[in-house]
Amino acid sequence: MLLVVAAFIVAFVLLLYMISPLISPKPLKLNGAHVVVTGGSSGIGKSIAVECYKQGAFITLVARDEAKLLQAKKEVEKFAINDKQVVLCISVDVSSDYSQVESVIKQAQEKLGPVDMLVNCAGTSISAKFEEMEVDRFKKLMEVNYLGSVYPTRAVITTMKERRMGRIMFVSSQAGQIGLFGYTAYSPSKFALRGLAESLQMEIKPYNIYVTVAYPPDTDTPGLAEENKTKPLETKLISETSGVCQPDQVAKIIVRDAVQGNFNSSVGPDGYMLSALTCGMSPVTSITEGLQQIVTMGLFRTIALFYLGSFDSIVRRCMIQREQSKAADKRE
Ligand SMILES: NC(=O)C1=CN([C@@H]2O[C@H](COP(=O)(O)OP(=O)(O)OC[C@H]3O[C@@H](n4cnc5c(N)ncnc54)[C@H](OP(=O)(O)O)[C@@H]3O)[C@@H](O)[C@H]2O)C=CC1
Ligand SMILES: CCCCCCCCCCCCCCCC(=O)[C@@H](N)CO
Repeated sequence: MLLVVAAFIVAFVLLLYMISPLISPKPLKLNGAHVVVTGGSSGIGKSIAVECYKQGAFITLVARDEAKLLQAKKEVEKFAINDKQVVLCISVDVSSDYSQVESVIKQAQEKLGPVDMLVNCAGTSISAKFEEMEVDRFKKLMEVNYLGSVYPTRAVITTMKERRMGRIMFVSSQAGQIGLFGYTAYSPSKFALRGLAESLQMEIKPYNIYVTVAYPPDTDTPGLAEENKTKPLETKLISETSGVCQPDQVAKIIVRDAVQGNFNSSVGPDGYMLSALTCGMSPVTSITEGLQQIVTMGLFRTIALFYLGSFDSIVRRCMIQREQSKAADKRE
């Protein structure tokens, strides 16, 4: 009986691998492709632009500050692999209103051709205790991190569907997979990208357009430096669990997964476990990934419970320390 079951499982897995070409998308060739990177003037976005430029892409950098854009253009251009490549810079606030973003994408397509890959990387983070967060920050982060990804995507989707090809990348965060102390404004804006990505992927898969959601951990960028100035100690201590990555390391992983059409893009062992654990009803782009999720779910949930226990003890310890220092201040 056991032999029969084992034979059945082997046959099933072999069948899966036989049909896997039907599931795995054909990799996108970046050489000569037009890649738009919102948030491409700094940090992860700039590193993604460099990585695509190294592979022969034409780049449009989108951000607000024109001086930063020009500086980034100079840095990206150093990595040209042929004399045809171009870096275009266009300044716009991606969260402003759809018509401005639509006109920017139209300009970019008139100059460099239809967009083959859109990287929604523009974003910002603010961390503070819920009751200490300025109320307008909740709306602001939703506008920049969520709507600031909806608008560029809306502006490219029609052409991608006409061409029956394209890649759309959303840069989320590990804080878009787990809600953390201090991120009551940031995490929801990143979790929202997951719902958008899953819904959109179901709509556009028949058009050979693939969506990728990237979940980086803390990454050593000007954005992280700015965020760390006001980050609560609890958020710092919990985020340190996944360590701090370099933007070019994160960018390499993100570009590889986007080119391959992988729905999920994670960094490091914690990121791998977190993504397998939180895969939910997300699409599978490889048999191996699907099998790994099936096999590891129970184990990773067990490990996650220990992580959650350690996060709770960090929060309790910080609260006790705060109360003790308040009491000491009162005694003085
Ligand atoms: N650094 C980290 O630890 C992590 C970051 N992330 C995410 O990665 C993305 C990039 O972060 P990071 O590289 O650290 O950030 P940086 O602050 O270094 O870069 C942010 C980029 O986005 C642009 N930008 C910000 N707001 C807008 C806007 N309203 N309209 C257009 N462009 C905008 C900035 O240019 P300008 O200000 O001129 O507009 C800049 O080019 C963000 O979405 C962030 O949430 C995810 C996980 C970890
Ligand atoms: C099996 C279960 C494994 C669980 C591992 C959990 C690890 C949690 C670490 C969370 C790190 C959050 C980083 C946010 C980065 C970010 O987006 C901001 N820096 C924005 O600038």
